[in-house]
Amino acid sequence: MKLHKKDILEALKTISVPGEGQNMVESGAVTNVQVFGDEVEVDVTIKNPSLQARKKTEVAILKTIHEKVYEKAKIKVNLRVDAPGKSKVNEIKGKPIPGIQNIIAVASGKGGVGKSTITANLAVTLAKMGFKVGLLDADIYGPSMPIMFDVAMEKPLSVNIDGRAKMKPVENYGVKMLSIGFFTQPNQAVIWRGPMAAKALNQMIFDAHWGELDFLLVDLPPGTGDIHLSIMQALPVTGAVVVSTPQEVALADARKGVAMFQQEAINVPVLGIVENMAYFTPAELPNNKYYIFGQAGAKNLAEDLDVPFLGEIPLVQSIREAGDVGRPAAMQTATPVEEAFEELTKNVVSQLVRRNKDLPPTEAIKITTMAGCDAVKKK
Ligand SMILES: Nc1ncnc2c1ncn2[C@@H]1O[C@H](COP(=O)(O)OP(=O)(O)OP(=O)(O)O)[C@@H](O)[C@H]1O
Repeated sequence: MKLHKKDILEALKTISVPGEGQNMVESGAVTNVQVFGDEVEVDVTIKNPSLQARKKTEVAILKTIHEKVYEKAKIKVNLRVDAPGKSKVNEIKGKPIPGIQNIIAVASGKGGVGKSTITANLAVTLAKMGFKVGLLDADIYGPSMPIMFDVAMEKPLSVNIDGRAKMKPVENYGVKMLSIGFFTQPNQAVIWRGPMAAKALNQMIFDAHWGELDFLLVDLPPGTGDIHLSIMQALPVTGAVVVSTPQEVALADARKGVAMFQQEAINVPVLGIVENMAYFTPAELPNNKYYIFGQAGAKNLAEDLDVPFLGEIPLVQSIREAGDVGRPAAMQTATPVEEAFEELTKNVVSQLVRRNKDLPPTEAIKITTMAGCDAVKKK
């Protein structure tokens, strides 16, 4: 079947780019259409840099041509983002930190869903892949990283950098770490509120000698409160990862977490949602899966919100035990748990690479190793 360019353009006149009122032909978003027999190539440039807008635009073009022109047309969409260079006037954003390439905030709406466990395992997996990794435990209400990394008894040392005293992060398993937990007594209730907490966090960010990092992971407190805003004010967060269990109450809060990052004034790209405690597998019945908290809830939420699904981590006794003894479970070798965390980490890096390609840079990702990363290999 031979297709005609004018029919394609007529069809595309019936749809618009998300957030842009006029149809995509008249608005100038469609910059070129080429037709060869039943093959169509559409060049389109959009202003909205979000992954969601890209995906929606692409899907709308495919669907419209298939429905209105020819259902078997072979379509290629070349999508370019031409986002305004300047950030919005009222957008809250910190300054880049020299030497730190990418900052990933890990959040959850609800407490206890395993956000810190996921962060710790992401950190060690990235380090195992050869990346330079830092971890900022900003969970001021329940800092658990010092225990999870078996460094609870350590204190950050002071080092002199260019005549200024700076805090040297504590290091274990190839991950540099600072935590509010280092500055409080183990049994002391942490009643850091507003400015006090923000000040402490600022010190851990700017009065610390992180050195060169490919990734700084930030373990946020649960919820969507002041501390989140303070972090977003202080740091140019490259992207956010939201952790949830498949349970209804957790999902409702995860939805709020995603909405917080997507608010206009915050506008931090959501790299995706992780489903933790996706199912339980007892050691003696490795092929059995029990969906204790419900099945695929976080996966469905990701689809619903049009954000990437990053992967599922099972509820496994060894993950809890590994956290308690201070050696994250992903440090194991050749186990399904290690594999699950590797898969998750690769997806996070893929989404980050995509985000850095598609959106105006905070700072371009600098890959120092390619170990096991499909998205990175493709580059
Ligand atoms: N996949 C898992 N399998 C088994 N246990 C898990 C898993 N994920 C987390 N846990 C356990 O669940 C408990 C809560 O996890 P964690 O402290 O990571 O949650 P959190 O969301 O960071 O909590 P909060 O931020 O409210 O302190 C911990 O005891 C942890 O070891």
